[in-house]
Amino acid sequence: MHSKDQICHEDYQRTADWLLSQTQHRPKVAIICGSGLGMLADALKCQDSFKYSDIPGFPQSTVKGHAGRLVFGELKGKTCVCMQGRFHMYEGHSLSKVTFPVRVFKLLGVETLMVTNAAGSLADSYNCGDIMIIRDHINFPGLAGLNPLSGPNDDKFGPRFPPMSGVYDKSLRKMAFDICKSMGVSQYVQEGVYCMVGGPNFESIAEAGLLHKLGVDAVGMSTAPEVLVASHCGMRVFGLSLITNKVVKSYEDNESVSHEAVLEVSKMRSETLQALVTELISRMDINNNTA
Ligand SMILES: O=P(O)(O)O[C@@H]1C[C@H](O)[C@@H](CO)O1
Ligand SMILES: Nc1nc2[nH]cnc2c(=O)[nH]1
Repeated sequence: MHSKDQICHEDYQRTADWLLSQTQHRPKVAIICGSGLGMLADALKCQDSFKYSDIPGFPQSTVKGHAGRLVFGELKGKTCVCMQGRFHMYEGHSLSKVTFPVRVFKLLGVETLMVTNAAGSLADSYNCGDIMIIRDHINFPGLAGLNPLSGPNDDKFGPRFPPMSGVYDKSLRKMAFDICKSMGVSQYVQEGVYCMVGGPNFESIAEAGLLHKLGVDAVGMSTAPEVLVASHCGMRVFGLSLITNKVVKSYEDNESVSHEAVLEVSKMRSETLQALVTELISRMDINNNTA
C-alpha cells in the first residue's frame, strides 16, 4: 500500500490470491447487495463465506443492513461471489476503497457484475416496492471530480478515458424484463435512470425538485463508483434499484424517509429480487470452472 488512499495493483492481487487460496470456487459473476438486500447471498449453495474483517486488505462495512460478508457459492450451478454489504463514500471510505472489491473480483476471473441498491423514486409513475432495472446513471460525485478512476491510471485494468455509454448491458436488461414477465411481476418493474449522490442525508425538497427536473428516476448513495470501475476493466454490468420510498418533492407533504423504512421495504421485496437475480444468472451464458 503506498499511501492511505492509493492502492496499487499488488494490493488487489494480494487479496485475490488470498481468496483463491481459501476457496475452490472460481466465480464468473459477482453480486453486490444493497441496503437490506443481503439475503441474495443466502440462496448460494455450497457456500464458502468470509467476514470482511478476515480478508486481507478489505474495507469494513459500518451500515445497518450491510452484514459485511463475502460469500462464494453456486446459484443454479453457476459459480458466484456475493458481497453481503457494500462500502459507501459517506462512511468515510475513499472511492478506491469503495471499489476495491470490484478489482479484486476482476483478478478472480469475474466477468459480470450485478449491483443492487435501495433508492428513492423521483419518477411520478413509480411506487414504493417497484423494482427498477437501471438503464443508465448520473454520477453526481463523479461529475464534480470525485471519481474512483482519478489518479494514475492502471493500464492493466483499463484505459485512461473509458466510455460510459451503454454500460448497463442491453441484453441482460431485456432478459430481466422477460423473466419478470414470466414471473408475473411486470406490473411493478420499471426501467430508468439512477442518480448517485454523496449522502448520508436524504434529499432536501429543493434538491429533489432539481433531480426531478434533470430526469432522474431514482436516487441513492452508491452503485456508480462500482459500476465505473467494473466497466473500466471490461466487465459486463447489470443493475437493479429497489424503490424503498418516494422522495418528498413538495413542501405540503409531511412524509419523511428513514433508513429503517428503507430496510423494511427491502425486506418486503427480497424474495422477488432473489428469484429474479437467480433466474437471470441461470440463463446467462457462463462456463464454470473450479480450482
Ligand atoms: O447500499 P445502498 O445504496 O442500497 O444503500 C442505500 C443508500 C444508503 O446507504 C441507504 C439509505 O437508507 O440505502
Ligand atoms: N439519496 C437517497 N438514497 C436513498 N436510499 C434509499 N432511499 C433513498 C433516498 O430517498 N435518497
